[in-house]
Amino acid sequence: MELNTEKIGRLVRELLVEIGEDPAREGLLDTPKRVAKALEFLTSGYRTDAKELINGACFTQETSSMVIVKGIEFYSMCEHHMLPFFGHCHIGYIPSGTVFGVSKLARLVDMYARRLQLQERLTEQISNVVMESVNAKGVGVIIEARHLCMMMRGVEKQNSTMVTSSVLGEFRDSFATREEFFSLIGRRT
Ligand SMILES: Nc1nc2c(ncn2[C@@H]2O[C@H](COP(=O)(O)OP(=O)(O)OP(=O)(O)O)[C@@H](O)[C@H]2O)c(=O)[nH]1
Ligand SMILES: [Zn+2]
Repeated sequence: MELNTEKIGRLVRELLVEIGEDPAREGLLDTPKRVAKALEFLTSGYRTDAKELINGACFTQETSSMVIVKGIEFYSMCEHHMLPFFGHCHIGYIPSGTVFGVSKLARLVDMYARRLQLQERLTEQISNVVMESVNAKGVGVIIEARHLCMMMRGVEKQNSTMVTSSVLGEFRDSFATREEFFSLIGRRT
């Protein structure tokens, strides 16, 4: 379903009036349209399908070595305040005959980040889609992020980072596998 950017623009104009602004002043004339366009991009994950996104870029490869892509930066918005949270996502998985085209892991992160999110849910959605898409033996996902709703308002803490992890399959069952993952992404358990 396409976004109705015209309607969103009208709502943004109303919002501007309610916060005491004059939507007719020069600097704000195109703002409703710009905000609608920005929101279309920032929520594009609702309109993206994981299968189409992966686009068949999974390759047969008999390996059972761990694959890690670390430091995938992302921007998302918290569902409580619609303010950004942003940081890095680290993904590790153990293939069972199929590997991802490496860029597709980053695309999956963006797909789920570009929605209204909880960091915990984002972490689990990524681990689940990686596990299911290539029938992996195990998956580990760690997200480290800073939430603007905790920084520019509310509790106003500037230096705290939220860390979430989701481990599935061998990453859950084997301490050694988890250790390998944590040490390869540069984290201590
Ligand atoms: N667990 C979790 N909490 C989040 C996330 N993003 C924002 N929050 C929190 O959601 C909570 C919403 O709490 P409320 O008390 O309903 O809202 P609030 O009055 O604006 O809370 P304050 O931020 O403490 O001012 C806050 O504690 C936020 O810090 C997230 O990704 N995960
Ligand atoms: Zn928030």
